[in-house]
Amino acid sequence: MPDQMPALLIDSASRHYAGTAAPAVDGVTLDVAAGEFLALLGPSGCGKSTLLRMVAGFERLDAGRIAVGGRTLSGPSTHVPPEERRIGLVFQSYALWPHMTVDGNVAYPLETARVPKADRERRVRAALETVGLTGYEARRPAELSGGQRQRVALARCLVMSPELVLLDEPLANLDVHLRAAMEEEFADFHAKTGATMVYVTHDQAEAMALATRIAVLDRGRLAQVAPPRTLYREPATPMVAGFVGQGAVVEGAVLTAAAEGRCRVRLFGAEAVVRCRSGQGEGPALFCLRPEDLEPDPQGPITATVVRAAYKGGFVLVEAEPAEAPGVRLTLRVGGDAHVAPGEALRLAIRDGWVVPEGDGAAG
Ligand SMILES: Nc1ncnc2c1ncn2[C@@H]1O[C@H](COP(=O)(O)OP(=O)(O)OP(=O)(O)O)[C@@H](O)[C@H]1O
Repeated sequence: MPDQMPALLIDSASRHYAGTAAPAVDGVTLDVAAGEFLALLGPSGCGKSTLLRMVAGFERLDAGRIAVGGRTLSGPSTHVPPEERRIGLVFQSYALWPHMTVDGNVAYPLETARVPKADRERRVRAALETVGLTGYEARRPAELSGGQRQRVALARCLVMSPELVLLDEPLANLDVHLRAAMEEEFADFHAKTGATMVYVTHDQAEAMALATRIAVLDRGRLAQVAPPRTLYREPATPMVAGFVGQGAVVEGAVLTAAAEGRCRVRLFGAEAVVRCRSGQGEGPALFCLRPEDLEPDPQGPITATVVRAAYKGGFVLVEAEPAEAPGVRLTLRVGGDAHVAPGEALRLAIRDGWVVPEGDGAAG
């Protein structure tokens, strides 16, 4: 991160709900640069919403500190109320006023802030233009589609020129096609406004498509924060390897230690060369094998049995069980013209892979 002040700083933040066995958020440290689009990703219950609510000010911290633009908003002796945080919020339920027009909904926060009428009208116009809703000013929420309602919610957030925009699963209530269209709109919205955004989702494809960096939470702790490509290619923990992207996390052994980011390994009785961190030692290890790391090869050293084969248009996605490791499921793609059926034998070669580092450090 450059030495410029982060737009959002979360420092060792924790929150343990009374009567629960473990903290919902456990010592999370994270900074978000100005203009960055950070996705908070993780399975249900990992603490994403709690962390977002802590940043918004709806939830107090048990320990740690949160600062926006260098100003501490939550800390041991500080708690700035949500309405004084200059943070924009967009939730999956749009929370629009049903009796008000689009215009009225977008103008509402400006009225509450006593912004003069002329300024108000100008800002509402600009916000509606940004989200592509010019011409819809007089409609009520009931007369809009789900995607249009979500855009009104975006405009209402944008109109206040927030320093930071928090989005909590904003596409969760929309159907698949609308989600894809709205994904583009969010990317567009981000590019046009340059706002710093933190976007909560449990959908890794959405996080990959939108974010400049993704922070993965695992049971309240930060497992890894990294750009999408790094997260996919170099997962820092077995949980991240399994949660992000397709593929398998399998046991094997490192035979020769790292040289230039690669090491020789043994997997399913065969030797291969895979990527690893510098300093990777020899011995038993876990490996992340993505579909593109495996190749069907008649001369390949690994024998496997096809367990499932699904035609995906252009390729067949195959799940295969290595003879050396019953119960393990490898995923690979074979050409769309190939005939593959469950029960068939397959020979494989390992072209690449990643040694999943030991420990649960939150390295990037
Ligand atoms: N008000 C509360 N009181 C007690 N426990 C809570 C409360 N809110 C959340 N929790 C618990 O804290 C943990 C984290 O919840 P949180 O809603 O932050 O997760 P999440 O990652 O956003 O999940 P989801 O994707 O399902 O929304 C869960 O175990 C949840 O049951």
